[in-house]
Amino acid sequence: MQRDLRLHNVGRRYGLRGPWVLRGVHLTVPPGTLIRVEGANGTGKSTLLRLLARLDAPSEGRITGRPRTAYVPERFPTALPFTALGYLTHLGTVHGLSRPAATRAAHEHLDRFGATAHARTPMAQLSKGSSQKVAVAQALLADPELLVLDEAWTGLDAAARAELERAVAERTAAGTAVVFVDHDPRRLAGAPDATYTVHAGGLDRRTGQESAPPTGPHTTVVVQGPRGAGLPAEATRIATRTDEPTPGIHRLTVPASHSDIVLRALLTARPPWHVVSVSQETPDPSEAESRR
Ligand SMILES: Nc1ncnc2c1ncn2[C@@H]1O[C@H](COP(=O)(O)OP(=O)(O)OP(=O)(O)O)[C@@H](O)[C@H]1O
Repeated sequence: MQRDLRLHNVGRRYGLRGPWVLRGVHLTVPPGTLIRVEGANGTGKSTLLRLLARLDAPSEGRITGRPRTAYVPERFPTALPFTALGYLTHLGTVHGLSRPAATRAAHEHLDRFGATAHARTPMAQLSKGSSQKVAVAQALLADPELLVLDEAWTGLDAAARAELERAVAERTAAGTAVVFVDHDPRRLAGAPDATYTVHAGGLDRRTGQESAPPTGPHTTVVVQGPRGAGLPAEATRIATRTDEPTPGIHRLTVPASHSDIVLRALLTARPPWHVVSVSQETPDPSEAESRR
């Protein structure tokens, strides 16, 4: 199966004579890549994401590739005749798990996002944030090859927001492609492989900014791996500096705000890396001086 999802000269408009929302869009989404989509309100970001998730068909052009896809919409339908646990368990069985395994997975995901207390609440009675947690849980439970997140962080509390960032890092490290829209420019800052702006019906690839390292404190991570092994791509992309003081021992300097993502990438690599130490970098006195 072709896992790369590709848009070939895709256009989308609503209705036969509606204005074109997107036109002439070419995009490839390879496995393991993290892609940010941005743009002003109403430019067509959600339209693009629904095409990628294959929930909508293009009005012209072609989409090829059929990765197993999960989607978190901007507004999750809550009028479903299930409790949160019942819904996730049901989905787990749809994805091929036995009932006990699906129940276990549902509990794990609710717990991960701090929603255990709402496990037996009917979906229709969940708060906006809690139903968003179920929306995120249902997508992760599907073990997708492509994860499409349309403002999935909106309404989540701080702990769940951080957990979703970690889940994205884990997933991309494991080979899942993730495409996301979020109005907060700090969301996964520095992590995307590519950022596209939807503008005037087309996609502009933003260049140069993905590599701009986030400012602020840094963390030094020392890891040991198999001789000659390369560090996971996710880790090297985020690190502002890497060296190998002794063969097999690598030292990475990473923005403290991204150290979780880097550690996940290292620990979920196959084979996993052994983390020798993690320390806050002592600020360079001359830099502190120059900031005065
Ligand atoms: N189902 C629909 N029927 C008709 N028009 C639609 C439909 N969905 C979207 N549109 C129109 O397509 C255009 C793009 O909408 P879309 O929701 O994709 O934008 P967006 O960039 O995601 O916006 P926002 O940032 O506000 O979420 C808008 O003009 C919108 O009115």
